[in-house]
Amino acid sequence: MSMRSGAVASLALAWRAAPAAFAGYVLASIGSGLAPVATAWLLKAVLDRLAAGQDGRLVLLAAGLALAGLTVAVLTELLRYLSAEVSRKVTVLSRDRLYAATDRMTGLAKLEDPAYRDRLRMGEQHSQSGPVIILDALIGGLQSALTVGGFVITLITISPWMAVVVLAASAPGLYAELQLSRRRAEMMTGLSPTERRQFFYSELMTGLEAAKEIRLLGLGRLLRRRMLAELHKANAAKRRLDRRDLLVQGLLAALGAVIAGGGLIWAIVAAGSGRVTLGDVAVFVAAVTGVQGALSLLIGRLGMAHNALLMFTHYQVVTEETSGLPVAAEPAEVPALRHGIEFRDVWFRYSDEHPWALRGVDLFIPFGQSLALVGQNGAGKSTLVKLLCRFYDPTKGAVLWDGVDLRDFDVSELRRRIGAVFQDFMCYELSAAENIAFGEVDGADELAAGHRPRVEAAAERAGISEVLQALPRGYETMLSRMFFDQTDKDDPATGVLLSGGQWQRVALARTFLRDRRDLLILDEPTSGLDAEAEHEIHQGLAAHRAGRTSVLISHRLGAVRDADRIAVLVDGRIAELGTHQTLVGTGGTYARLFELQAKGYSSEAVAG
Ligand SMILES: Nc1ncnc2c1ncn2[C@@H]1O[C@H](COP(=O)(O)OP(=O)(O)OP(=O)(O)O)[C@@H](O)[C@H]1O
Repeated sequence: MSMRSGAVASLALAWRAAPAAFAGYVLASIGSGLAPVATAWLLKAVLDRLAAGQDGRLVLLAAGLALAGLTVAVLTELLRYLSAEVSRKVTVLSRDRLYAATDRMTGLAKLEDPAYRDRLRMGEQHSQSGPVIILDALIGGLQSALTVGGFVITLITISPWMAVVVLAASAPGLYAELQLSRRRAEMMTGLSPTERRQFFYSELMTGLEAAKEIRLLGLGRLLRRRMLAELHKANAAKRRLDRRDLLVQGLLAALGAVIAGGGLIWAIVAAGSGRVTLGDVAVFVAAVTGVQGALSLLIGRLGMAHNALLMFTHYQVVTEETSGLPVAAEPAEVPALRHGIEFRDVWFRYSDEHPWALRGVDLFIPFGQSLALVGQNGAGKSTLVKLLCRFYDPTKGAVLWDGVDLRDFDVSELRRRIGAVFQDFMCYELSAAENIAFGEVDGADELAAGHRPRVEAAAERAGISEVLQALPRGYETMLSRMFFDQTDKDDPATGVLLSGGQWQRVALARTFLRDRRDLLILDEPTSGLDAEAEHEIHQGLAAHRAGRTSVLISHRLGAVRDADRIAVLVDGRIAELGTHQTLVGTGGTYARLFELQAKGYSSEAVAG
């Protein structure tokens, strides 16, 4: 994207966000750009009349001067307000676009790509202030250009070569600033991974998630050292550039001052010998100061804008990014599942650099049946389930829903037909009711806000209802330790933390709210539960699954024995497939693992 199209896009964004304030801002800028020139001309007219001893229209001119002063004062305030107003509205629109774009990102591969993550972070930073910086620079640029233009014309009437010299002296500054700001933007892009690591270490040190390990392992000092090393690296790069900036800008400022001083001497000498009038000297002084002031403002703003425009490219790329998954030109309607889901020679790897996670999986999950997936860590179980939800597309082969390739559907329609508990389920720092009601997005607000027999029924089924009811504010209790404002801080009822297993039950309850879905996916839904609770939940799940299509992943083979069929994954391939009875009978991997676990339990029983 070129600079020009970035500038146009920024202006279009501002116009879209706040047309009235934007128009007012442009008009006020034009007024305040011309006001200094008008003041200088009025001053010249007053001084020349005074020097010539004419007093005709003096009062009128003086009133004009006073009015110009008043206009400048009012416009300055108005500009400040309008700029802030445009800025607020632009921020809303640009952030809305950015988060709408991340929401559109239906696949996960792009979101996991570090280069994209950096771009997203820069786009996010930019969306907070970037568009406004660009806008201020462009409109401020217009204002400065009017001031400079007005004064240049003024200078030409007095002495054309003076106008040329003043302008020529400003050109290197403009060029140098543009060069520097390009370097600045390149540096920021280059520093992005450094800043990402800094952020990572800071989050680790202040967050709750790693608090236990950091303390037990004594990692605090190590992490602090690493964070500071990243910070020093970033600072060194910034310092190098700032020094360069200081040198270049310092020299240019000195050059400007020399030119202004020379001009002043010339004007005073010329006035002394009667070649120019007193009014001319006044205009000349105002012009030199005005041009230099406006140009240095323009240069500074252009520098910032150039930088912001380069960052804007990241914002634009992120907001224009497609879904990350190919979209069907005419998506087929997703039918209620009637026949079954088929993996047809599915090969998958997370990227070209990664090894194959699935290697030619052929598998049919018949409608109404439960399939259990078992296998060692890293065998590909979760990957298979992620392909079912179409978080990724197969690298080779296809996943078919009643014979239709998943890629032919609209992905959100497909997902509407699926309920799932993932291995890394979410704990939302919201109320208990909201945590469950999020399972049904269409009615989440109503479900959370009172009409909640369904929320409670889901909690009941997940065996967490009693715990939630007993919380200080029942289902309204925040499941968090974060406080939303100072007044809540001392209220012990504000937030509570649940245990790992309790959180897992809340996640299950959320999925139960989606229980009318065609396909239920349970990726280790009970790994955090105690043995008794696990047994109870699995019985409930088995009843719940009955007659429904489901995929269950579990390392506890006792939990999967009732599944209609069990598939054993080894290194991304289906190594065994059958009922518990047949697999135990064949004496393969499943039989061996089952025996191992059964032995464990029986020896525990003996020991107990
Ligand atoms: N997002 C990812 N990016 C790159 N590689 C991944 C990603 N997720 C998983 N993998 C790799 O894919 C392979 C299969 O992982 P998967 O999570 O499917 O295994 P699993 O059978 O569910 O294991 P576990 O029992 O540990 O949950 C592993 O080698 C893993 O390292």
